[in-house]
Amino acid sequence: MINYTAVVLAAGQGKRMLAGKNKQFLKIEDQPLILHTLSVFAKDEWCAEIVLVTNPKEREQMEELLQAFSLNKEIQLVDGGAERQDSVFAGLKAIIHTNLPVFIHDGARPFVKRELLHELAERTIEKHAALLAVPVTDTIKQKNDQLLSTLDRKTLWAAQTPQSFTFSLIYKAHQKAQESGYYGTDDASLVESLGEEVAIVEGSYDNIKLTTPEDLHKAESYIQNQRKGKEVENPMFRIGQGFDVHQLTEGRKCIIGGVEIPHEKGLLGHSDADVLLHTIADACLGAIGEGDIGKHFPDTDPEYKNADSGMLLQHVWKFVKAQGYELGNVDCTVIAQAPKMAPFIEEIRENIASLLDAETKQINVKATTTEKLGFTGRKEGIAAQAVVLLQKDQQA
Ligand SMILES: Nc1ccn([C@@H]2O[C@H](COP(=O)(O)OP(=O)(O)OP(=O)(O)O)[C@@H](O)[C@H]2O)c(=O)n1
Ligand SMILES: C[C@](O)(CO)[C@H](O)COP(=O)(O)O
Repeated sequence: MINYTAVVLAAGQGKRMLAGKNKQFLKIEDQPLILHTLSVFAKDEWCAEIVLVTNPKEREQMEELLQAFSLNKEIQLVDGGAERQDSVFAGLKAIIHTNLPVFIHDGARPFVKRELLHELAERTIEKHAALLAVPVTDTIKQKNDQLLSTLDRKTLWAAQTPQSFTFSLIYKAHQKAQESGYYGTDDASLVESLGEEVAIVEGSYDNIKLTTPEDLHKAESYIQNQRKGKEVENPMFRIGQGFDVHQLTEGRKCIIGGVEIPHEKGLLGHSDADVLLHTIADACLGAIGEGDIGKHFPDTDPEYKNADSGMLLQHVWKFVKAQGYELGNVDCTVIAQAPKMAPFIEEIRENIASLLDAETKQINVKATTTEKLGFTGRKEGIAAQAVVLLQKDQQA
């Protein structure tokens, strides 16, 4: 992990956005633009310090915003200047951790990806100065008076932010620029003018700077698509089903749902052969797309010989919880001609609830015979089936 400081710029006027106010306060989907940008850094554990440069006239408004949408990192507010470059210099002067690389980032670029931030940090350690940039895709014309010329696109890159530097280098570059009265349109250009090399980290075309009203539509559809992608990867609800059969044989215990049931025969299997808990474990694994218990606890592994299936289910449940889910409900059916299940149903429900850190009302257990038909009807074996509904853990 490489720690860095982020200087986030929000002190502009956003004139080209034509919104009649600083674009940083415009709401994009659920929150103002500047919060989308700040939360990228607040969520990145590599980011050790955030300096937010604001327009002094909007400082109070910004403070209120930060309070209303509390981010999980402290943010130091600093008054910006008339030009972007003045704002950057003000931000640099406020940095506490001057030993860390400094990322200078436009508050108006909310979609920078964490992987790229990390690549940039690594390049800064190697090269002292680096920026995100993308190859230019249009043909670029240069117009001098009436004369038009075409630049060689192969050599052209569109600069983005963050631009990242060792503190001493970027501080020196800004100090020199201020002394000479030079204004560049980005920070890398100030370092270039010192004759220093700046490395390019190829960025993403998604890392747009919201500049004109059209960019707002692009931003909204980007966020909507991102949300849809997340829902597919990590949906709110997941459902799984399980089915299992074990043979009834003499000389074995009959354990169903973790309860030992008095019966002349018991269930045969590598583990304790608890047909119902196996079914529920399979349904849980099915819900999170993780195969079945055979995959996780092979019946060839001596570790699971006569294993307590309650323990196996708890293992599976830990795995489910680690993926950020909690139990919606379980509905299951034991299919057995004998033993008679009714006297044990409540105890089984409670046991399953305790194995799944759930309440008894979330568990339903039914039993049926098959009217003497088939292998269950002939009492050769017992089957069980279950459905499990998982829901995203709101605390995770
Ligand atoms: N004096 C300034 C000017 C700009 N910025 C910030 O620098 C970033 C990039 O600038 P730009 O997109 O040009 O923003 P504005 O200057 O606000 O826009 P405009 O030029 O349309 O007025 C923005 O996050 C902006 O808030 C700043 O902190 N201080
Ligand atoms: C720094 C920058 O975002 C790199 O593309 C860009 O130069 C800022 O320019 P602006 O005129 O302040 O938008």
